[in-house]
Amino acid sequence: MAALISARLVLLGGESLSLRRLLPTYRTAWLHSRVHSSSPIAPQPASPTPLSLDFNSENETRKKDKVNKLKQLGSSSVVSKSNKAKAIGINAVKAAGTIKKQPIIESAPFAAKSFSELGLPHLLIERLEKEGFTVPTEVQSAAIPTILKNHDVIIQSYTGSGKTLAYLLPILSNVGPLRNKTSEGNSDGKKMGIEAVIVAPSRELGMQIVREFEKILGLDNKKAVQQLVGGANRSRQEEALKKNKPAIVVGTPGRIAELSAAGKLHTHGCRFLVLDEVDELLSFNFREDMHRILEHVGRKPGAADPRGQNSAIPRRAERQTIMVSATVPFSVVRAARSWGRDPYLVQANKVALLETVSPSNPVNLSGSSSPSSNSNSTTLTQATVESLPPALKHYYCVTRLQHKVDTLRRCIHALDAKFVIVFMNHIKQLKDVVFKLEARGIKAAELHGDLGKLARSTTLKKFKSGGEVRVLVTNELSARGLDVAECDLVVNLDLPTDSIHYAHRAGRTGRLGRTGTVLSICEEPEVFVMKKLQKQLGIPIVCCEFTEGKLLVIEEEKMLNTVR
Ligand SMILES: Nc1ncnc2c1ncn2[C@@H]1O[C@H](COP(=O)(O)OP(=O)(O)OP(=O)(O)O)[C@@H](O)[C@H]1O
Repeated sequence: MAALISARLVLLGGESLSLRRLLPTYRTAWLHSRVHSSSPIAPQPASPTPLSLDFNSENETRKKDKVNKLKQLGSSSVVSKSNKAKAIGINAVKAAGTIKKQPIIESAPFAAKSFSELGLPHLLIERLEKEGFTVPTEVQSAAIPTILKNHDVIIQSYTGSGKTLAYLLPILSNVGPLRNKTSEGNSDGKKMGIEAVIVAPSRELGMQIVREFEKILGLDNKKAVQQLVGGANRSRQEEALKKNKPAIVVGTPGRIAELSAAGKLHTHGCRFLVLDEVDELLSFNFREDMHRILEHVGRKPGAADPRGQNSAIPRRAERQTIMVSATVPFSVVRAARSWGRDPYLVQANKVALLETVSPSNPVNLSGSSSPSSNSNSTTLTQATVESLPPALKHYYCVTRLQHKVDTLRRCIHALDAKFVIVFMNHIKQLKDVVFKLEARGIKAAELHGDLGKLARSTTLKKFKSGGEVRVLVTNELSARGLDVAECDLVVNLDLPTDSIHYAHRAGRTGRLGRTGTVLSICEEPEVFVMKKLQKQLGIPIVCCEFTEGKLLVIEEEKMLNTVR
């Protein structure tokens, strides 16, 4: 226990960037060395103007429309989240007002009322309407026009804010059967070879992205996208590639790199490379596969390096690179600068040239010329800033190890939670918790990497459909990207190793403006970890206990307050 606590002390002791260097799964030295070698001589882009991006700056009008727009989204919980978003939007308006002082911040249509305002092709708009997508989210409003202008981007916005459609829609505008007919390519959309490669760190996330593409493409066109995830039958994937000639492939780094190395996947002519959960993909675990992907996708054989054949700098690809995550450590910013062509940082209500982002010079959201003069300024050195949905409620509860499952049971009943995701760190103990919950009459199931692919997808299906599985007990496998809209409670039965892991776990609830609760169940000596997380994430995490079927907040001076 002492060792565990001291390990956490070290892990939580610094800012996120240095923190991640300490973790074996986040060692990015290979990446840094590549980046350092190129950045000093990378061409300095000219400061863009709103006109250069062709963004219109009608933010003031749009701000008024925003309340209506949010009403269209339907639920009262969405409105409450979006009220917060509205406040942020007002800041953006102020920023736009002082844009001359600070040209790095772009004015963008942050509150588009419909997808058609964003320059998407007619066929795509029709499909979106059929699937019930009428109003873009803030990050979609900012990202779609930027990507359509051919800029490389990092898309950073909180979990569940719709980042997948933010890159999927501009890709489908240019690639495949729904694209703008003036875009490059043949009219059947299938003869151009692979035009977009989307990489995700897990099989589950890869499959989820494929389903999102299929949903928008519709039944008739769904063969335009092909999944290439690990764990699935490789020869079947190869056959499908040959037979269907998809325009888009979505997969895990290992399988994409494997097929590419075997000459079964030709991506040299590719126009888009998306790294979804980019900070995870650039971790030590994936370094070899990612190296191959970054070197090959969009690199036409024999294409000359514009900076000269003898340059020591790796050649830049012709592709457009899109990097996505709720958490963006500075290592990712450096990587994007190195690989990207004048890349932009796109957030829910701001678009800035990445050149202007540095760990020591924070991006100043207010538009003031002096970052230090503004309390709203933020910096990407804190990778978890603005990574969590504002509507989430965070609690922690102190108990003994042997009472953790009982506390979990009482929490589920107190909140009457219907879709619960419980995170643990060790698979063996995870099975034990499932057993204990079942023994207490709560339907539970385990989900982790040791299960076969069939068991994994069956469990996930049972959980998503509701009824059969109420509590999904899982590990880090499910922390990234898993989208179960109804998930109303996330529980950390073991504490996450750092604020980045906390953010991704917590983000499984409160998706797209819904309400959600996150409870961390810890032992007394771990309370300092909760305080540290609170500080790093910039959110209140309230101490609570469960008594007589209610969640009771414990005030500093041990006063008890009923909140439910
Ligand atoms: N404009 C929209 N209108 C309605 N629903 C949307 C819209 N955009 C996205 N969604 C839905 O919102 C949910 C969350 O989106 P998505 O998974 O892309 O979030 P995310 O920001 O990528 O989250 P994470 O960081 O956890 O991966 C999905 O079910 C998606 O279909």
